[in-house]
Amino acid sequence: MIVTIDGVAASGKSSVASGVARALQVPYISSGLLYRGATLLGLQAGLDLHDARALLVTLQAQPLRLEPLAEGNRVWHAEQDVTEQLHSTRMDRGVSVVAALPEVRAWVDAQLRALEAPFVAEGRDMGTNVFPQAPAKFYLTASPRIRAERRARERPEDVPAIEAALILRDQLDAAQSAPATDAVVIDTGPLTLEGVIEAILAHLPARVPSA
Ligand SMILES: Nc1ncnc2c1ncn2[C@@H]1O[C@H](COP(=O)(O)OP(=O)(O)O)[C@@H](O)[C@H]1O
Ligand SMILES: Nc1ccn([C@@H]2O[C@H](COP(=O)(O)OP(=O)(O)O)[C@@H](O)[C@H]2O)c(=O)n1
Repeated sequence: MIVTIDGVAASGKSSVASGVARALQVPYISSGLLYRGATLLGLQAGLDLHDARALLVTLQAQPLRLEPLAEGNRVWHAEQDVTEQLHSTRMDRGVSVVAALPEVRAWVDAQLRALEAPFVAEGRDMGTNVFPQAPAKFYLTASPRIRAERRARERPEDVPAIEAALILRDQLDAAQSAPATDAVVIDTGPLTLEGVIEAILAHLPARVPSA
């Protein structure tokens, strides 16, 4: 079984997916980390992030590997764990450029579809494009201000600056960020993190089928 949790930046996808996966005792997959990893490789190689061919050559030369651990996904580039380098405002600025490239999306989708179910997959288009057959789909929303206040706890920038950056990224990501028509949409604004996790678990069977 695959559970998909999509949503806009800082809506709570990773934290909620982690909690749901822990309750179901299955791994969770943060698809955004593969886009972030591709962006890091492009930046480190000094590439123009719009240059899909050069990015693919770099990705294929030394593939990125996503390691879905219960306590959080790790991203490896060859033998180096690059996860800690993937969450920054600079990375946020570049990743939407990379994620707009169809060739990079196809590369990420192939990595994701090679994973063995059951798992929880979070991102923007898990329930629409990558795993449309998933039997349980959720889409998280919250106002830009609420999302900025949450993210401000993790970043040095102030709330207004983070809010503006989130609104811009929402626009840049719009093409791949629509909820699936069969997704349960949850406004996480009024809910605690635990409340969102419980709301999702209430829609799921107590035990997840292995296939
Ligand atoms: N419903 C919620 N209420 C309060 N804080 C939340 C909620 N959901 C997530 N958070 C917090 O908001 C921040 C962003 O959540 P995260 O899971 O990283 O979002 P995303 O993966 O969508 O970017 C984290 O610090 C997380 O703990
Ligand atoms: N399935 C996905 C996941 C991420 N992305 C892109 O990757 C970026 C980073 O995704 P993320 O989930 O790590 O970002 P946050 O929502 O956690 O801020 C997003 O802003 C999108 O540009 C995507 O296009 N499709």
